[in-house]
Amino acid sequence: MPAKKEGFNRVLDGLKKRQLQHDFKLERAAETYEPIQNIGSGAFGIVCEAVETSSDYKVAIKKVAHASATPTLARRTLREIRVLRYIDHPNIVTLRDIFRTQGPLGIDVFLVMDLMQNNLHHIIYGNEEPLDEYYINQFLGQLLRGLEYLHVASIAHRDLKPSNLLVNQDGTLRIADFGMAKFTDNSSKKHDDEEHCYYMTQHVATLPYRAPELLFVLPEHSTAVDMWAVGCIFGEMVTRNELLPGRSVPGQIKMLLTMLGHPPQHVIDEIRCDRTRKVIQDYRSKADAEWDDIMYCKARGDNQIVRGHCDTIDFVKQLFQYDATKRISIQEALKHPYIQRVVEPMDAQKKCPFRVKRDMMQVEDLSHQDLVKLMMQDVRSAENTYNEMRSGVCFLPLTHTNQFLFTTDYNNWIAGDFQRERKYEIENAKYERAPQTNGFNGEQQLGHVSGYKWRIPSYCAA
Ligand SMILES: Nc1ncnc2c1ncn2[C@@H]1O[C@H](COP(=O)(O)OP(=O)(O)OP(=O)(O)O)[C@@H](O)[C@H]1O
Repeated sequence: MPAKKEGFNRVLDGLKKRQLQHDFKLERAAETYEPIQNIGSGAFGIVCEAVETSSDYKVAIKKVAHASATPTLARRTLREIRVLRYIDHPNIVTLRDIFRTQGPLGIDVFLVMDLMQNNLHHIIYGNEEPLDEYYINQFLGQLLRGLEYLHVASIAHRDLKPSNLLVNQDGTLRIADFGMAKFTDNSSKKHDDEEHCYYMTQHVATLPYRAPELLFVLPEHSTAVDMWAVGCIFGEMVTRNELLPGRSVPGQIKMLLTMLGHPPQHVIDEIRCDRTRKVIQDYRSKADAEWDDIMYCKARGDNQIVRGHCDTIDFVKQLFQYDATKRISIQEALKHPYIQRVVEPMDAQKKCPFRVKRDMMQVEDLSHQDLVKLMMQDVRSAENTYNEMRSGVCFLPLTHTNQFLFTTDYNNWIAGDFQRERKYEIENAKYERAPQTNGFNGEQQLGHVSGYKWRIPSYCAA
């Protein structure tokens, strides 16, 4: 490499390091985590790769800067904490820890997650060739599985897009970024207006995935908004292009009308915004979407996924229903002949814990002050959890036989949940009295223990 270029790269590396140190001043948590490099940023957070120094375990830390400064930021942060803290699902990102620091404009909140290697946006566009059909179906199946878990609990993600779908080298897909997630049975006018403003102005990046009910300002938003986004993401995986690439709200509306035709009259009648209604009524567009053409990918040649496959076209059509009540639901999608044909059958999955639903219900309708109070409480409770684990205040019975205990040196005990592979949930457990187990041996599993009391983070306690 020429010396000049080398020198320039060194300067750039130095700058990046300084930026990282500036963005991720972790204060007390610097004892636990060491930031390595910046890996992503969005409208609300910056994310770095870090290492948990005690275990060398790689994590991702998302910083929401001055999370308490505005109601939108506080609500987003609270939602993300509340959706993720009790959820344990193979297709939803795992939250490991939460902490906060005092920033110049209020508190900065840090969410520590399992590190994922990539996101679907990079996977789609990182290669000249379009994604193999096998992977498209694998990703689609996992996305639907994660959504089923959320939608059954009436939680809508509302910001699905390829960059929010994280992917590991082994092909595991996990849904991330729950700042827009909402319990959908509990819509509030006040809050909808605030959010509408946000949707219409700031969050232009998500326009291509935005369902008509958000775009046209229809009164009801339900989990159906995510199904529309599933259609957009599926189409993007197939065609290697955004299916509905609008760059402004009016542009996006016209894009829908051009590609998909006019919405039915009863949908137009429900539009709250006069200007939007007029734009739609005055716009001349073709009658019906030509799905064969929309889902066509030149690079695939004759090997088209959609062309001529009646069940695929039917699946896509059902995802792109203007009327949210007619759009295919997650349960119907999982039973659809296309999905049955291409996605391996899966066992029934366990339900999202009720407390997630309850916690999410609480988030809506709160004033800025209350949002900040709850957010502080939630962050603090997680911080306390870790302090409790260290100081030994919180005791809960360990009763399930799938939980186990092992030690590295007979002083440092670790308990975990074998079935769910979540060791950290009940990390650093200390026993109250010696357990009657099958004997133990260094780092090996001790066998089943039950009926003993272990220190478990209060937010994971059953
Ligand atoms: N656990 C993780 N592992 C690896 N990368 C991650 C992880 N979480 C987030 N990222 C990366 O960081 C980026 C920004 O994260 P995220 O989407 O949560 O931020 P945001 O500000 O809420 O974004 P948005 O603008 O979409 O609302 C993501 O697109 C993703 O690529």
